[in-house]
Amino acid sequence: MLTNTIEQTYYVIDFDSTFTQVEGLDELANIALAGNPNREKVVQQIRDLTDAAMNGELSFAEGLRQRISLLQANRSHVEALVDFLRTKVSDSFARNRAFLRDYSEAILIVSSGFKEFIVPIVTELGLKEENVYANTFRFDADDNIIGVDDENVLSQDKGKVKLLESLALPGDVCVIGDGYTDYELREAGVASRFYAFTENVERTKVTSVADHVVPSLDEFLFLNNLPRSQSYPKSRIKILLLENVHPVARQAFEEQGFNVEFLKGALDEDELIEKIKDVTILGIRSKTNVTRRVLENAPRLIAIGAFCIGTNQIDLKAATEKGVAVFNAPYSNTRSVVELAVGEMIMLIRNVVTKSNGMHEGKWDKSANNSFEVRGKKLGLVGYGHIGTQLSVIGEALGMEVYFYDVVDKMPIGNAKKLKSLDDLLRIADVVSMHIDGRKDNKNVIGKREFELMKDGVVFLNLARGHVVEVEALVEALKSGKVWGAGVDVFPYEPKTNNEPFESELRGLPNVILTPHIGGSTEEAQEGIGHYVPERLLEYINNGSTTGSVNFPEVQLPLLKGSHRLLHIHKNVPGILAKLNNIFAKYNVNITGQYLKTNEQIGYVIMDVERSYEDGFIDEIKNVEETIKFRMLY
Ligand SMILES: NC(=O)C1=CN([C@@H]2O[C@H](COP(=O)(O)OP(=O)(O)OC[C@H]3O[C@@H](n4cnc5c(N)ncnc54)[C@H](O)[C@@H]3O)[C@@H](O)[C@H]2O)C=CC1
Ligand SMILES: O=C(O)CCC(=O)C(=O)O
Repeated sequence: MLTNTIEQTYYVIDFDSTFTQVEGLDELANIALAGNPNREKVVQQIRDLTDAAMNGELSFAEGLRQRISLLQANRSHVEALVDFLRTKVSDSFARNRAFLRDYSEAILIVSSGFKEFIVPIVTELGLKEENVYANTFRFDADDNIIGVDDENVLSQDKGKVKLLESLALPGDVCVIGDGYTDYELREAGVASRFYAFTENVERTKVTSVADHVVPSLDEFLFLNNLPRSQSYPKSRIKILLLENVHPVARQAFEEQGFNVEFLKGALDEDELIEKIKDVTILGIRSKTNVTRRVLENAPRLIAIGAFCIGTNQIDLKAATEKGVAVFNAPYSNTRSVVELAVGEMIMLIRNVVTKSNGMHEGKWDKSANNSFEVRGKKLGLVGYGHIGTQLSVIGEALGMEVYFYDVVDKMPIGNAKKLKSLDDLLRIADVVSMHIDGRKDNKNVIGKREFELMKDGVVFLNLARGHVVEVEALVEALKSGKVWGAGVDVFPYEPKTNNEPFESELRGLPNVILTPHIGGSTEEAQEGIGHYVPERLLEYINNGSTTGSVNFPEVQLPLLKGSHRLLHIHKNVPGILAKLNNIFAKYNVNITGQYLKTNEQIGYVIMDVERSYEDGFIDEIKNVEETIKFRMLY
C-alpha cells in the first residue's frame, strides 16, 4: 500500500516492453512450448493477441483469457522466465537504477502482466513490492497455470484506469508505457501526462496520442529534470552518416542509443548546410566537402568522422576554430590501395588491358610484343607514407627496384632508395605511382612538365587524389605514347552517387584502367574503418578523449567515475587556465583531475570536479571570453 500522503509526483510505469525489452507472456509461451512442433505458430498467435490488446483493437480481458488458454505453462516455466527477464531489462532502466531506487516511494509498476515474474525483476532494481500492481496466476494442484485472478481489476477491460481511480493518488500522476492501455489513464483523467516509451517497440496508435514520445528513460528523466545517469540523453544526439559507411558503424552508434540518420550518397554544400543544423556527429568518406560555410551552419557539431584516410575534404582550420574534432582511419584501407596498385601495375606492364579489350571485340592477338615482367623494373613512389611504404615492401618482393621521393625525410624500408627530388624520381622510374596526400598545395604536382621528364613508355598510377595530377596533361601524354598505360582511381570531380554519370577526357583511351575511387573499397577495409572511426568518436563523445584526432591536441583520459567532467575548448591565448582556476576558487569547487593540451589554434582543458557546486559556476565557465565550445559529462 502507498503510505506517502504528501502532494508529489507519482510515476506510473508499465512493465512488459517498457521496464523489460520483451512481453512476459510471449516469452513464457516460448519457454513453455519448447520442443512443441507448434511452438512458433502458438507463440505468434499469442503475440498477435498481445499486439491487438496493446493497440486497443481487442478487449483486454478477452485477449488475456485467450492468451492464458494458449500458454500451457507451469510454475517452473515462470521461474525460467524470471531468469530470462533478468537479462532483458531495458537498457535505460538498467542504467538508471539510482533513480529507481531513490524514487521508489513514488514509482508504481502498473501492469496487466503478472506479479509472479514482475516482482522479482523490479525489486532487484530497487522498487518496492507493495508498489507493484499486476495480475496473479491461478495454478492447479500440479502447478499448471489454469487462469488469472478474476477479482483483480487489472484482468478486466480498462483495468489500469479502474486501479488508478481506486488508488486516488494524492498528487500529480504521469504514466510511462508502450501500450494504448497506458494512454487510457491520461484519457480517463487519472494521469496528467502520458509518455509513449519507444525504446523497445513503437506503436503509431500509441505515439500519436502521447504528450511526449520518449525513446529511453533518460529522455523522460531529462524532460522532467530528474536525476539520471546521462548528462544529456543519447537519443537527443543526432548522428548523420553519409556515403554508405559500413553498417557496423551505424550499429555501434545505435547500440548506445544515439539517433542515427544514414544516407547512401554524399551531399553538396547546400544540402549539407540544411541537414547539419541539429547534427552533433557527422560521418563522411571522401566525397562530402565540409567547408567553412558548412561548419558555420553547424552549431551543435562536436566531431567529424572521416571514414577514410584523407581529410582534405574537410576545412580542418575552420573545424578547429569552431571546436570540432576530426577523426579518420589512418591505415584501415592502406593494404587495399596497395593491392589495387600492384594489380594495375602488373596488368598494364603485361599489356593485359589492351589484350582483354581486344578479345571482347573478337581480336585474338597472341604475341609477346610490349608485354613485360615487373621483375627488375624501377618502381618510383611519390609519397612515402603508409601506402607508399607498404607498396615499397611488396614491390621489392616482386623483384622491383624501389625509389621514392617524399617532402619529409623518410627512412627507406628494405633496399628502397630515397631520391632528393621529384624530378630525379620521374627521370628514373619505369612505373610512377602517386601516394601523396590531398592537401591544397599538392594541386597539379604532376603536369605537362613532369610527364615530359618521365621515361618514354612509363606506366603511371594515381590512386591518391584527383587534383594532384593535371588530367589534360595525362591525356596528352597517353595520346603521344609518352605514358604507355595508366591506372586512375581518383578524379578532380567525382560523381556524388552511383546514379550520376562519370565524365572525363580519360574515357575511351586505350590501356587506361579507370576505377571509381575504390582503392579503399574492400569488404575488409570498410568493415575495419566501420569499427575504428566510431570507436574514436564514441571515446570523444562519452569520455572526452581525443586519441587519433587529426586537428585536436591528443588527450587520453581516464574513465569518468563519480565526478562531473567539464570539457573546455578555447582559443590558444595566454591566461585561460588562470581564468578557469579563478572561477573554481571563487565557487570553492574541488577539482579531482585536470588535464590541458594545446596546439597552435586551440587549448583543450578537461576538469573532473566533485558533483556538488553552486548555480552560476557552470555559466561562468561557459562565459570565459575565449571559450569556443563547452561540454559537460557525467
Ligand atoms: N584511392 C583511394 O581509395 C585511397 C586514396 N588514399 C589517398 O592516399 C593518400 C596517401 O595515403 P597514406 O600513405 O596513408 O598517407 P600518409 O600521410 O601516410 O602519406 C603521405 C605521404 O606523402 C608525403 N607527401 C605529401 N605531399 C608530398 C609531395 N608534394 N611530394 C612528395 N611527398 C609528399 C607526405 O610527407 C607523406 O609521407 C591519402 O592522403 C589519400 O588521399 C588513401 C586511401 C584510399
Ligand atoms: O573509400 C572512400 O570513400 C575514400 C577512400 C580514400 O580516398 C581515403 O581513404 O582517403
